Amino acid sequence: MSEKQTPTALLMIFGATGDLAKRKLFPSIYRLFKKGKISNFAVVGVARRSLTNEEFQQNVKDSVLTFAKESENIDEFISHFYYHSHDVANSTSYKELKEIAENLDHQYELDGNRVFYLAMAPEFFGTIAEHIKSEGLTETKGYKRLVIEKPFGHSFDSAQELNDQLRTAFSEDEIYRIDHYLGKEMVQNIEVIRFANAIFEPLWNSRYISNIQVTSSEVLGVEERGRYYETSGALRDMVQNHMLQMVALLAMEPPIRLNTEEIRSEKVRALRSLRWMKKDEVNQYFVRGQYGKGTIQGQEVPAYREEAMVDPESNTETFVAGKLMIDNFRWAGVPFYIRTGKRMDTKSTKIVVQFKDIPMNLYYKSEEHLNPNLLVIHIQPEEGITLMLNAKKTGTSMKTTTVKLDFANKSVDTMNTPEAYEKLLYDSMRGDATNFTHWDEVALSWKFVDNISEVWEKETDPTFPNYASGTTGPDCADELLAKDGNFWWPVDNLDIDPC
Ligand SMILES: NC(=O)C1=CN([C@@H]2O[C@H](COP(=O)(O)OP(=O)(O)OC[C@H]3O[C@@H](n4cnc5c(N)ncnc54)[C@H](OP(=O)(O)O)[C@@H]3O)[C@@H](O)[C@H]2O)C=CC1
Ligand SMILES: O=C1O[C@H](COP(=O)(O)O)[C@@H](O)[C@H](O)[C@H]1O
Repeated sequence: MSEKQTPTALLMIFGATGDLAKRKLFPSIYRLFKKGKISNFAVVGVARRSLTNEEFQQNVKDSVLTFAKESENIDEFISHFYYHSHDVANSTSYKELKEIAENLDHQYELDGNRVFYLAMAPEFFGTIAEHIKSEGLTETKGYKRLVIEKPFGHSFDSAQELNDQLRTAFSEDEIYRIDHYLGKEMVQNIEVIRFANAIFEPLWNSRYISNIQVTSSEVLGVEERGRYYETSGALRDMVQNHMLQMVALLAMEPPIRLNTEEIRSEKVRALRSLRWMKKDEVNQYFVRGQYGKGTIQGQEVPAYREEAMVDPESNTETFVAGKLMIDNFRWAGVPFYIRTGKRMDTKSTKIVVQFKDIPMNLYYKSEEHLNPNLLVIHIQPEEGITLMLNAKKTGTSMKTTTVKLDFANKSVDTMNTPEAYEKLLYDSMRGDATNFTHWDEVALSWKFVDNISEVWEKETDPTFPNYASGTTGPDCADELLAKDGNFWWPVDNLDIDPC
C-alpha cells in the first residue's frame, strides 16, 4: 500500500492549461506542498499552446490564489513548475519531454519516479500512453504511474480497447483510474463506519435492513459540457462510476485485510452479484428523466434541450433512478435504490440506510406510528453521520418521538472539492491504489450499464422533458419505489415527511 509518506516524484500533467488542472490539480498540489506532504517534486505542465515557464508559473499562482485562496510560500511553490508546449501526436515532442524529465530528475533528486497525469480529452489517452512508452519516457530507474481521468471509455468495448492501449505501456498496478468520489472523505468513511463499529456490522444484512438509498443530486445543469453530455447522459456520467462505486462499498463483504487487493476483490465480488436484467426488465428496474426549464434559487433556467451544443430533440437522460438487487446471501431481497440528476432542487450526496421495522409496535399500540431507524451518511456538501432513533417524548405520556444523533465533520466546499483530488494525487505519488478503480471494476460496471443503455438508446422517451428544473426529479422515480411500498427519504431535511 503506502510506499513512502513524503514521496518524491516528477509529475507530468498532460492538459496543464485546462479547466481541471486550474480548478483542481494545482490547488491540490499546493495543499500537499503547504502541509509538507511533498517537498522533493517537480511538475511539468504539457499542453498545446505556447507558454514560457514564467507564464505557466503565473497561471499556477493565479489558480492557487483563486481556488485554494492561499498564498503562503507561493513563489517557492511555483518555482517547481515547468512548461512544455506539445502536440499529443508529435513524437519529437515526447523526446524533448524525456530530456526535460531527466534533467529535472537530476536537479530535484527525484529517484526517477514519474507520475503521468492525463487531464485531457479521453480520445487522447491511448495515443499519449503509447508515445510515452515508444519515446522512452517510461525507461526510468524509479516507478512510473499513469493517472487517468474519466471517462474511461463509453461502453465496455471502448473501455477495453482503451485499456489494451494503456496496457502496452503500463501494467495494471501502474494504472490509477480516477473516480473522484473515492477521494471524498465520507465515501472513504463507509468502510470505517461499517467495519469499525460493533453496532452496525451485525445488522448489515437482509435480516435487519429494509433498503438502502444512494442519492447524488446536483443543482447545476450541463453548463458548457453539452457536447460531451449528449454522448454520455447521467447513466454513463454518474451511474457507471460514482454511484456503482458507492454501492460496491456499501454491499461488499468485509475484506480479510484492509489493503488494496483485498478491498478491490470484495468490491468486484459485490459488482459481480448485481442482478442481471433481461432487456424487457430494464424499464422495471431503471427509470430516466430529462430536465425542462424551471426556477432555481429564484433564477429561471433553461431546459436541457435549450442548452448549448444539445440537440433540441435530445433523448439524453439528465436523471436516472434505479433499483439494484444484489443476489448474494447477505443482500437477498434488499433493494439498493440509486438516483442522480442535474438541475434538481438541492446539491446533495447522501446514503440512507433504512432498517426494518421492529416486529411489534411499541406495546401493541396500533395508533402509535414508529419511524424506521435510519443511518444517514452525508457525503456532501455537509459531511457527517445521522442516526434516527425512536425515543420517549418528554413528559408523563408514553408517546414516542424521533430523535437524531448527529455527527458533523467539518463542512467543505459545495463542489467537487480539491480535497478529493489532493488525497488521490498524494495516493498516486505514494503508491496507494486503494481509492482508484481496478480494471475488473470498470469492466463489470460498464457491462451493467451497457445493458441499460442498449435498451434506452432504442427507445425515444416521449415524456421528455419530464421534470422541471429545481425539483426532486420525475414522478417515475417515486413510482419505482412505491411499487415496493417504499419512498425516497428527503436529502435536504430529514425532519420533514418522506417525499
Ligand atoms: N474539468 C473538470 O472539472 C473535470 C474534468 N474531467 C476530465 O478531465 C479531462 C480534462 O478536462 P478539462 O480540463 O475540463 O479539459 P479542457 O478542455 O479544459 O482542457 C484540455 C487540455 O488539453 C490540451 N489539449 C487539447 N488538445 C491537445 C493536443 N492535441 N495536444 C496537446 N494538448 C492538447 C489543452 O491545451 P490547450 O488549451 O493549450 O489547447 C488543455 O490543456 C477530461 O478527460 C475530463 O473528462 C473529469 C472530472 C472533472
Ligand atoms: O464526474 C462527475 O461528477 C460531477 C459531480 O461531482 P460532485 O463531486 O460535484 O458531486 C458531475 O457534475 C459531472 O457531470 C460528472 O462528470
